[in-house]
Amino acid sequence: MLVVAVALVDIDGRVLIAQRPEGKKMSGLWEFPGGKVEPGETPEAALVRELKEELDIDTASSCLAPFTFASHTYDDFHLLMPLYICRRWNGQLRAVEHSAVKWVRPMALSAYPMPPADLPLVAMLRDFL
Ligand SMILES: Nc1nc2c([nH]c(=O)n2[C@H]2C[C@H](O)[C@@H](COP(=O)(O)OP(=O)(O)OP(=O)(O)O)O2)c(=O)[nH]1
Ligand SMILES: [Mg+2]
Repeated sequence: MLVVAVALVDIDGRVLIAQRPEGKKMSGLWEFPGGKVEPGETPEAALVRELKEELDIDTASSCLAPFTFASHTYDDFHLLMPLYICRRWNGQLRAVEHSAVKWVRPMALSAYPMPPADLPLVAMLRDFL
């Protein structure tokens, strides 16, 4: 499964994480916004679409910088997840599909339970940001 995700980074260097809602797999865990790439879609277009659907913000492919990726085997599927960094978007961000969103300093990210695939990503953000 190909899923794209993004670390939104604000002026103060904090990263946005979003809490998966009840009824979804891994509900309650904190994740990077994003979702499945649809057939015929580029990863960047998928992320621009997901950011509108999930957070009601507008961004552009040119504002998405490839950072790293996760490759993780879950019980029922293998997840390949490119992670982008984005520092530029428009609109008032709000949680449309998540139960909460939070801006967190990179050093504090490890206090939030995240899916196992995300743990190496958090370590890289901590080092890079
Ligand atoms: N968005 C996102 N998904 C992640 C992360 N870590 C991780 O293991 N995943 C997994 C959880 C899901 O199995 C899959 C993404 O699924 P999703 O439910 O968010 O997909 P979606 O946004 O397209 O939502 P849906 O329309 O299928 O409900 O990737 C992460 O940091 N961000
Ligand atoms: Mg999603």
